[in-house]
Amino acid sequence: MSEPSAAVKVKRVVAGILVRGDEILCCQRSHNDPMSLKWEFPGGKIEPNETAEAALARELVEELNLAAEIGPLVETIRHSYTAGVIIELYFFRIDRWQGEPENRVFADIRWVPRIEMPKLDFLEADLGLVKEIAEGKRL
Ligand SMILES: Nc1nc2c([nH]c(=O)n2[C@H]2C[C@H](O)[C@@H](COP(=O)(O)OP(=O)(O)OP(=O)(O)O)O2)c(=O)[nH]1
Repeated sequence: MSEPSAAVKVKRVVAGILVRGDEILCCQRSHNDPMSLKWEFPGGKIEPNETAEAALARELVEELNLAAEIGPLVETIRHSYTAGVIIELYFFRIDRWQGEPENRVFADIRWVPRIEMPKLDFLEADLGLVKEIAEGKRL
């Protein structure tokens, strides 16, 4: 007997929206990553027994060498890129950190004015949120 629901895997992912005045930090996935060269917000998978906030704080150190204060949850989005795998994304706003973001893992990182964000080739799951940020409906 097949049990379809058991075949679906849920991957929980955190992402940080760093806000600097009118600009947002946008990061381009590296050449080696799946969905390479797409743009995203920094972050990654939540490890077992880790809170979303702790996962994001860890990822921001690993990816950007940034000690950041994790702000409020802005949005939760469920999306599937691959049959049988659902990504559950938690986006947090970040206004406070120490130092400057340092690119440790990305092809590129850029501070982008909100209105310019839709020009970047963002990951599919992020498109609605990016559009709303650009239109001034979010953040
Ligand atoms: N960090 C981040 N990930 C995002 C965003 N939007 C979005 O769909 N994702 C997806 C892309 C990936 O499928 C997943 C993040 O996982 P990841 O980058 O740590 O790992 P991965 O999938 O590249 O690698 P892996 O599972 O093969 O180990 O979430 C976003 O804005 N930021």
